[in-house]
Amino acid sequence: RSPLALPYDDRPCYDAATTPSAELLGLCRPSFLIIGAGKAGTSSLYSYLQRHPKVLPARVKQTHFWKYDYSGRASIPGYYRNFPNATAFGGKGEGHVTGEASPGYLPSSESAERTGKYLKGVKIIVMIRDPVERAFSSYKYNYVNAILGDIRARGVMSRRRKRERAAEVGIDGHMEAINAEEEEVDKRRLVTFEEFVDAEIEYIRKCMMQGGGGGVMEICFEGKDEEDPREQWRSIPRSLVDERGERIDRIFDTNGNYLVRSMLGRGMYKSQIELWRKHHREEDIHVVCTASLDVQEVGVVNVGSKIDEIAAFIGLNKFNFEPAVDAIGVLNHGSKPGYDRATKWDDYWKDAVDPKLRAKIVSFFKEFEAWTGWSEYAALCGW
Ligand SMILES: Nc1ncnc2c1ncn2[C@@H]1O[C@H](COP(=O)(O)OS(=O)(=O)O)[C@@H](OP(=O)(O)O)[C@H]1O
Repeated sequence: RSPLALPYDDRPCYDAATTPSAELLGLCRPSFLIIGAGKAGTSSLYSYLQRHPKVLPARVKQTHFWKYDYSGRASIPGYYRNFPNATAFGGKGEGHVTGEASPGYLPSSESAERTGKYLKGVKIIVMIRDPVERAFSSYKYNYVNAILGDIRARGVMSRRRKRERAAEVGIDGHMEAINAEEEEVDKRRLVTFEEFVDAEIEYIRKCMMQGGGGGVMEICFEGKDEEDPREQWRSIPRSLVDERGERIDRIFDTNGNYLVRSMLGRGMYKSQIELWRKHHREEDIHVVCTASLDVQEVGVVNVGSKIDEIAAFIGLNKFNFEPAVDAIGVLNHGSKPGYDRATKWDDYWKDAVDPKLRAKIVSFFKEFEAWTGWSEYAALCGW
């Protein structure tokens, strides 16, 4: 294990000799970016890396600056203020780095281009997870959980009913009881994973035939957040009729509609990674299989050495990550909202997707090999 050279010749902070402009003086650049994929364990990896003594934490895990907030050179100092400044770095001595993890970067060619220009030599970490598992995780997180959250916020139960329930079960159990009752919301209102999958397969097929520049995400989804997805979801019934003849309206809208629309698209990794290859050197891009960080699959020793390998790619010296992995567990598991919600390995479980549905998705991925890289990545990661 010999670490690669640190980015920016080990001078991430702008000093009098290196700063291109006065307003950047004393600000520091991230040395690594975890660019996605979303729902592939980016929060956990970010958190494990923080335990290395030479990694300085950013203000937030994800800024999404290069995708959403960049508006020319003048906006950049504000971005660097998310990271520790030269005083913080200087006090720590040489060889330190900071970084961030924004899963929205991976599908975005603008992010690839801008970071290639302003953060030349930054180390890019791409996590790829079995795209079926990734899509299902996204379904739970970006759709089911978001819907239940919306429903709770709107208050499916009346205040009076909540008070009655609280009186029945007592103060300790009352929040849990209320939550359980609200989750009893007629499940038929929710669009199933399979319905979304079928609709998306049809949509991507059509979309790819039209062609265009950029990766699959840009051709089919990016920048179309505002577009009415009804066309994509045409095959999904908007409402059902229940046994009493009453109409049940299905729920489609969530805060992150765009994420719900592209559950499979975001797992078509190859065309997205290609975007980054255009603007960054091959040796600055490191692809990590999510499964290689899964203690239950490969054991804590292997996970620890995998993270150390990633640390070496960033340019960091050797470190034993095993205690960190043990202690932190799995972040953001099972659609828990928040990037810092940890689940201990003992309580970690994975939902299995129905094998027939899985086979359908896999055969679609194989059909679009050039975009998905299915066989290459399946071999690499053991899917
Ligand atoms: N170490 C490790 N090994 C394997 N899998 C892991 C690990 N850490 C997190 N996870 C699973 O990754 C899912 C969360 O991914 P992210 O943190 O990238 O989500 S997010 O995009 O930032 O919202 C989430 O998946 P689901 O539980 O299937 O929803 C996590 O359980």
